[in-house]
Amino acid sequence: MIRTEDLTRRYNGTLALDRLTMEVREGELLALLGPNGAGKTTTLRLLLGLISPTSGRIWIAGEPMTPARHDLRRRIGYLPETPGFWERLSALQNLEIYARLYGVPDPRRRAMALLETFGLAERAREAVATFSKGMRQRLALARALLPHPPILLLDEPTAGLDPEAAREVRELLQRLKGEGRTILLCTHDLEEAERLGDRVAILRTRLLALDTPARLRARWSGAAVAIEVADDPARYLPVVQSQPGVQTARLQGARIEARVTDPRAVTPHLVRRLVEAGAPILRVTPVEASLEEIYLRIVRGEPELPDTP
Ligand SMILES: Nc1ncnc2c1ncn2[C@@H]1O[C@H](COP(=O)(O)OP(=O)(O)OP(=O)(O)O)[C@@H](O)[C@H]1O
Repeated sequence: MIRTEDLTRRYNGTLALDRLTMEVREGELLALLGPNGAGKTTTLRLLLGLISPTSGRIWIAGEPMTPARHDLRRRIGYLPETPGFWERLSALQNLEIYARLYGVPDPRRRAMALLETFGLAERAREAVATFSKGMRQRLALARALLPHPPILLLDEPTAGLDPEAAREVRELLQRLKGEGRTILLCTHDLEEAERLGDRVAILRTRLLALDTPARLRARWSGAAVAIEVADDPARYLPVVQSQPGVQTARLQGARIEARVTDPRAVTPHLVRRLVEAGAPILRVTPVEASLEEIYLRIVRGEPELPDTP
């Protein structure tokens, strides 16, 4: 649905985006992660045709995108990082004006329907200036949806919201995803990326990784098991370390954490060896690296594991 090839953008001397080649598939939610200044907003603005690439190409729904393609632009709903409104006008008036700009039929009805969907109907006639940040964000999402766009580009929709407001916005995103829209979601919230994203892209001027969270885990962290004993775990560390199939083992608080090549094959042997060594085992549990750990490894340029399945 969205495709880029060698997309590059410079601002004067600064390289903001370097040869980005990626695809967001139809109906997919792709979470775009990256440190500040990584080029995420630049990517969204290029996809929208708000700025031109220095080089490279973009296709939207199979058609080449350029700043002149207003017809393609209308198929994309955009939530900017800091959405602006006419502050003294009501939420309904704001949406109505945009609905008219977008040529949406029956603008008032469409605006009101969206305000209802987004839980803003009761405040529809109040000035946007009186809205909380969470309400503004919901209003901005409603605005992005006015022309029924099949594609959504969302720039940090939950940034700066309190946990409850952020959760409401996430639930809305989940709903939009359920409706089969294609969504590119920029976020700094790794849990949100993992919960909502079918795939995750990590950008730092260049695209460092793009895959499902599960595959990123397999590629950058491998499998690990944690062993808890009712004794000093340090006594059993050498046993774990000498077990074939254990790549590394270390003490993590009261547990031993071992990276293993294949947990199904290695864990039963490891447990037997520990029992033979007299270890009073309390628990053996699989350990999953958090997406945060994986993200940090990728952004710091650590290599993939050699034995990628
Ligand atoms: N209009 C501009 N003029 C000059 N440089 C710019 C402009 N817009 C962005 N840049 C630069 O391009 C690079 C990428 O910026 P961009 O805003 O795309 O990053 P980002 O990933 O969205 O960051 P953040 O997470 O902080 O929002 C940065 O070095 C930024 O300073």
